Amino acid sequence: MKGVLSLSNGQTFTGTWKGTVTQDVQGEIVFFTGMTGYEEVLTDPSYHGQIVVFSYPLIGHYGIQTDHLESKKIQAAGVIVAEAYDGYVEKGAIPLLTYIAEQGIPLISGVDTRSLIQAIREDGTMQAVMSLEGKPLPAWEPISTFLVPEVTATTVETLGDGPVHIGLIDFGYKHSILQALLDRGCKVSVVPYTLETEELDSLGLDGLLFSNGPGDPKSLTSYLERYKDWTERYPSLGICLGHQLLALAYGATTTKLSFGHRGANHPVMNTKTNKVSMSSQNHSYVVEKTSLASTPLSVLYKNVNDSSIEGLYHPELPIITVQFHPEAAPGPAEHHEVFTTFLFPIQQLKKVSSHA
Ligand SMILES: NC(=O)CC[C@H](N)C(=O)O
Repeated sequence: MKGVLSLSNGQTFTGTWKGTVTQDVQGEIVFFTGMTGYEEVLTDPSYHGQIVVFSYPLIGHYGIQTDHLESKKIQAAGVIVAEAYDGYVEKGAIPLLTYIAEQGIPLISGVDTRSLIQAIREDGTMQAVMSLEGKPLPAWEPISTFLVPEVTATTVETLGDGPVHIGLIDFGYKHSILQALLDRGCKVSVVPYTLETEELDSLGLDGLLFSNGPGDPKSLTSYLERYKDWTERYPSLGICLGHQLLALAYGATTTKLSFGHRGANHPVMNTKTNKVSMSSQNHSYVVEKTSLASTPLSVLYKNVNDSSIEGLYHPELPIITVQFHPEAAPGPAEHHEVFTTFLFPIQQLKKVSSHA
């Protein structure tokens, strides 16, 4: 079966339709530039509802290992690749095409992903529809940017039994962020983002990690006052959407990049040490530099390619935030310092040694 990808700028791309579903899929189209990491990308809740294009030409060559997944299912709405590998994968791995078929997610392979990505770079992230060839194009529906309710936990769940108890505020957290805390000897309570302050305070937490998540940070404006109050009383780390939310809570503004940063080799500079390191990224929105003047926050990391803000700190309170992904899944593990910086004051206070 032939599949067609139609962009809202009028361009179309054809390929072979794979998967068991035949109905159209509509979503925002984004591209990921890492050479590996498709298992993590497809299951990362921050990609919820998006059509993901992989720039690396062959996808699926090591199958899907269930211990590489960032959530329980594929979160992307659809997948576009130049070539989907359909051969042998090692024992225990699920072939990519079996996995997408099982989950009811369509994939179009054989697409000229180089010109597709050029189109996205020129016209920016836009809406797209994946459909079977010959089907009339559905009407363009406005895409919701308030997606967190579709991926968050609804009850508090506690894991691990370490001496430091962290609340993972769940906007659609990646499993590897939870794992990074467990690996450092933390007990972790995954907390719905809607939790009332009294309930949060009753958990006996030592610190908070505001997670990654899908959609526009401004869709959560009604919670910002609550989150600011929490960060004034608990040492806090914000990752990606969590970073954007804490910046907004302290009075900064956010804006949307033309086509976002999604890949595993985005260089960022620590403004305190001038050290440049490679980071894993997946975001469309950024904190506006000029808006920081009216906040108490200072820049901790900046992007070496486009100078956008990659991290913030509060000079008086133990609050740090990063736009990139220190859990690095997928990506280079060069930012463990972020977890160390967050946990160190808490561990000192509790007189426990660092496991990092
Ligand atoms: N990975 C994330 O948390 C993404 C944050 C936000 N949805 C963005 O696209 O900018």
